[in-house]
Order: sequence, then C-alpha cells, then structure tokens
Amino acid sequence: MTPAAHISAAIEVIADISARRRPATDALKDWGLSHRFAGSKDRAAIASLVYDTLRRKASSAWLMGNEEPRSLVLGMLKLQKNLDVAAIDDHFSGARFAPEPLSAEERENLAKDGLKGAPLHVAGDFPEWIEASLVRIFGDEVEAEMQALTHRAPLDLRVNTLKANRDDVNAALAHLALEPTSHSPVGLRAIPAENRRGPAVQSEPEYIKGEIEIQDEGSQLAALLSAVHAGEQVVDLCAGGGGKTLALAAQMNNGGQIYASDSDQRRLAPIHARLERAGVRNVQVRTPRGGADAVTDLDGKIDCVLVDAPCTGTGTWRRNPDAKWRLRPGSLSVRVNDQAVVLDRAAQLVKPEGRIVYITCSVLPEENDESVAAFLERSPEFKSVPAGEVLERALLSRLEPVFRKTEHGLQMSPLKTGTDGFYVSVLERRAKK
Ligand SMILES: C[S@@+](CC[C@H](N)C(=O)[O-])C[C@H]1O[C@@H](n2cnc3c(N)ncnc32)[C@H](O)[C@@H]1O
Repeated sequence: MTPAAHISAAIEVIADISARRRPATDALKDWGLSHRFAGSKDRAAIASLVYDTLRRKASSAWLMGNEEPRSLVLGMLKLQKNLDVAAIDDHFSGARFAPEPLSAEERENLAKDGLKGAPLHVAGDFPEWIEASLVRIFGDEVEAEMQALTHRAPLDLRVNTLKANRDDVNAALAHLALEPTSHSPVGLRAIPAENRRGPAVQSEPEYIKGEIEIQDEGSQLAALLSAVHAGEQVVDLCAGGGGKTLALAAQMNNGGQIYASDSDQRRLAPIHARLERAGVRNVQVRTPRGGADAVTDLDGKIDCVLVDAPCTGTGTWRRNPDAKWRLRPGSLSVRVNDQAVVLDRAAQLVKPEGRIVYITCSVLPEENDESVAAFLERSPEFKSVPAGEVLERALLSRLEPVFRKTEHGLQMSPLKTGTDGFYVSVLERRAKK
C-alpha cells in the first residue's frame, strides 16, 4: 500500500470510530479483517495515523472548521506530522486508493497559522469539562503539559534485578538501540519509530527468561517510591496482572513477604505465570473467592499497603488517545468512589507507623490529592509524608527537581518526568499513643 492509501484507510477507520462510537482497537481490527491484503507494516502505519488523529482531534477539528473524519486526518497531518500544504497535496491526489484532491476551503484552512487564538482545551487537545481540574494541577502550564500528553509514548522496559543488571541487558539487546531511562535506575527505553510498530520485545530471549518486563518508567518510579525493602510485610491490594508486584519483589530482593490481591479474580490470573518467569519467590497470591476479601487475616499487621488504585487513566492518554474523548464526569465520580473504598480497606491492614502508598495513573486532582485529602479527613490516624521525605526514603532525592509536588504527593507527567502521568502519595499511620 502507498502512504496515500494508508491515509485513505485511516479516514475510513476514523469514520467507523465516530459513527459507531467504538474503541479504536476494535475498528482497526475490523478494518484488518476486511482488508486481508494489507500486511503488518501497512496495518501498523494505518494504526499510527489513526492514533495520531485521535491525539489531535480537538485541534484538528478547530483548524479545519468541522469534525468530519477527512478533516480530522488533514488537521493531524499538519499539526502532528508538520506537513505543509504541498506535501499534503501530494497524498491527496485523487489517484486510485488515494484520497480525493483538496478543496479550496481545505487548502485555506491548512494554510492558516496553526492554533493561533485557539481556546485552551483545543490547544491542549483535551475535553473542555476537565479544564478547571487541569488548571488546579498544572496552573499556567496546562497547554504545555497537555500537548506533551498528545505525543507518542516510548516503550519502556524494567530490568528484573533478581535475574540481570541493566548494562548486561542493554548490551544483549544492542540491536534494539535502547537507552537507559533518565530517572529509573532499572529502566531501558526504546524511542518510538515513526509509523512503525515498536520492537518485538516479547520474542527476545531476555524477555522469555524473565530478565525484562514491559513497564513505563513512571510505573517503575511509583514502585520505587514505596521504598519497600527486604524484611517488610507488604500487601499489593490492587495487584491486577502484577506489574507493580514484580517490581516490588525485585526491590525486596525476594526477601520479606508480599501478599498480592485484587477484588477481581480474573485480573489476577496472569500474575502466576509472570511471577514464575521473573523468578519471584516472596509473593503469596491471595485470590478472592466468591467476592470474599482474601486478606482479612492480615489486618493491622502490614508495613506497606500498595494501592495502585482504579482510576480514569488520564495519565496514559499517550497510549490510549481515544480514551480521552470517551471520559465522562460520571466515570470520574465512579472512580473517586472506588478509591475511597480501597483506601479505607488499606487503612485496616496497616500497622502503627506503617504506610499506604497510593498510586494512580491520572493527572486529575479529584482522584489524586483530593481523594487523599478526603481519606485523611475520614482517617485522622494517618498523615501524608512530605514529598522530600518520600524521595529521601526511596534514595531518590536527586529527583526532587523533576517531580511536580502537590499538597499530598508527587505528580509525574510526560512534560516533567518524560513518563506517563503517575501520581504517588505516601500515607503513614501515626504511632500508637
Ligand atoms: C490500576 S489497576 C492495577 C494494575 C496493577 N497493579 C499493575 O501494576 O499491573 C487497578 C486494579 O484495582 C482493582 N480494584 C478495584 N477496586 C478494588 C478494591 N476495592 N479492592 C481491591 N482491588 C480493587 C481492579 O480490579 C484493578 O485490577
């Protein structure tokens, strides 16, 4: 397929997503099934155009004056790919499989001076209703922060220090041209290539042997900020597929004890094979049976409860750009309620002077500082640990300048830390009087 044919296909897929309000992954899969002649490189190029279009949906619509799929793709080619009118013209030739030639109006819109005069939610490409929340966290950096969240995300790996070290793994994977991550001491990063799929890491021997995991650097840092160490009793209360559990086990060098649980039995299922592959021996998986709480026997005994909370995932919009246009106020309030439930449960598990490490992959203050503030109001026996001390305990004080500090925690973002938008707050139970 030619680049112009890729653009035609992307317009078709965007039309399907808009008309049927369906996730981009489903629309792309269907397109692939009904166009079996397209090879994997073609499908990757089309997916890349579709995701870039979703990243810049609001600004493209503003530039082109409407939300038609063709307009959205045209706007993206200018705003995200920096193509000028002549370069776009070449693709829109009207030849077989290429899109129809540009109209005079399209040409005029594409020649405009970018986003000059656009409102904030357009310039930052986010739903207007979250603007006030974003201003609360980012102040006058909303536009820069949200624009950084429209870029493609890199692929990050965490080196499993139970089995390997970063230099050796990097040398073995030299053909992938990875770079050590800037902040996590155990991360390696692959920069995304334009219009291509990322490296097939899962087929590398190092992956198969459990020496590496795929994990965003922000998630690695969130686990490190828990400052768990060998000898501690730890509960990973929202363990899901175990991404953080594996990182904690490596930090504890297989010492102490981690209990991994989750209210959703199905989400926990993959953890067993992952623990095995990573050579983890200090994790007991506590599977809830018939919805029953699987950690009641641990109440009041735990040094550190990790709450990798259910959240809206706004901090991962680089990876799931269509999720941002589907976010609704109702789903945010459902998540805030879930967070209250899980924080209250975590509090029962923590022993005096123990801690809850509360994590989200969101940049919205409602589910970060404000969820924490509401918890502290309900549970005066807890206090939030100042950011400087959290970093010091995790031996990460050198990172103090890169994090955005909030009232109760630390906020990461593509702009500030070059990671997904993770939030971490450490909540310590006061000593018994
Ligand atoms: C962000 S995901 C966890 C991701 C996982 N920790 C990882 O690193 O791969 C949030 C998890 O919280 C779980 N969850 C939601 N409400 C919960 C509750 N009340 N108690 C325990 N787990 C809960 C969800 O099932 C989901 O698996």
